[in-house]
Amino acid sequence: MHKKIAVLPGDGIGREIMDGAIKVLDVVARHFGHQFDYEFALIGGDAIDQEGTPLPENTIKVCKTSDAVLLGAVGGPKWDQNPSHLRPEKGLLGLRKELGVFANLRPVTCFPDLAEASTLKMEIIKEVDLMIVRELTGGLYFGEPKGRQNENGEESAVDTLFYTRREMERIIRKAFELAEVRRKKVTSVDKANVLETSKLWREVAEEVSKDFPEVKLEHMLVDNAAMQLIRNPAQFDVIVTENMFGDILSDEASMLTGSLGMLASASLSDDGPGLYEPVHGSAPDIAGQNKANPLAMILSAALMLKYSFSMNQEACAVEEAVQQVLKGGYRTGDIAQEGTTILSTDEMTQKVVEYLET
Ligand SMILES: NC(=O)C1=CN([C@@H]2O[C@H](COP(=O)(O)OP(=O)(O)OC[C@H]3O[C@@H](n4cnc5c(N)ncnc54)[C@H](O)[C@@H]3O)[C@@H](O)[C@H]2O)C=CC1
Ligand SMILES: CC(C)CC(=O)C(=O)O
Ligand SMILES: [Mg+2]
Repeated sequence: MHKKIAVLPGDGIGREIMDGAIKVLDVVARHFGHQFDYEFALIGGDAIDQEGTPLPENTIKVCKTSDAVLLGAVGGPKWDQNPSHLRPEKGLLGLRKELGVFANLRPVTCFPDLAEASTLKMEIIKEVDLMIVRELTGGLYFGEPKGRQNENGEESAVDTLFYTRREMERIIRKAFELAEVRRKKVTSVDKANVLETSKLWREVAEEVSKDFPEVKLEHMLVDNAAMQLIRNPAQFDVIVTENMFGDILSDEASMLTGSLGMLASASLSDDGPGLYEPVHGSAPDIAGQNKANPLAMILSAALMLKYSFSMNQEACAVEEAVQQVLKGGYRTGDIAQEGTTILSTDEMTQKVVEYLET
């Protein structure tokens, strides 16, 4: 197959880990007889510096004319004091909206060889296999009004949590479709004891569930969900939730796998190209040091193979190579354990490539 992939490395460790994903995809292409053409484009702080905007028109065009989009990460202290329209994160939110990728899938699976690096006991995490389905193009990050005011010397700020029934329905339906071919359980996470949006969310979840009689639906308040993820993560199959709750819960859930540097994601629309990015950010504290864990980015590329190109065998080969590297005792600093070999970002990529080639 011949595929065009838009590549947006972004800022900080985004550039370092993207290099790893491309090297791995090149091996996949060679081995399985595909051709992947990459078109690079600017986003985030890099785009602000070069083009004066976090999401240049050309980047949108490159993404929309590609079969899939790979993104590293955006942001960093250099741009933290910028006005909100010139923040790198604005570019990422804008791209998600432009592509209509409302469904953000964040699989959380236990890597047995990393169990010790997890914050929890092996008995608790070995059964972990859950999927966080996060609404990605609505909610608090997008709602209007949004902004700062100063009326008669009284400063204030506002963000708006707004969802239409249609936006809720399509993401909840996606969660049920996924659960149907998994362990048939959806946990809808909200704050229905306080928020109007959550009350409507619950109603919609109940309605959608009628179309999936084999899937069990449970509702859970988000504060309890944050606790249950640590207490007993194996109880979850598919978690569906709104944008900000999903953002926070997925960073928490990453520690079940051992590190934020292990968690991949796929963002899907109804038709256009999917967007694939690690769950983590640009990690300014380790950027430029060749220390970042490239596995979340590499596993995001595997999700691209699976969801956008239907290359299941190829995706499995990448996931298997990652498993083998971990089994071989190779680690980046974030997942280091006693007796393991600590590798740089580039060396870790090279190990995955070696296992893929054997
Ligand atoms: N999707 C994106 O582009 C995202 C961007 N951000 C942006 O990134 C910048 C930094 O945000 P933070 O809150 O520090 O979150 P972060 O996710 O960048 O880093 C949090 C912690 O995890 C570590 N970490 C993250 N990825 C890692 C990896 N692959 N290997 C090893 N360690 C890793 C970092 O070193 C840091 O200690 C901010 O500007 C933020 O807005 C944050 C989250 C997502
Ligand atoms: C710009 C942020 C919303 C990015 C983020 O933290 C995420 O998508 O996980
Ligand atoms: Mg996040």
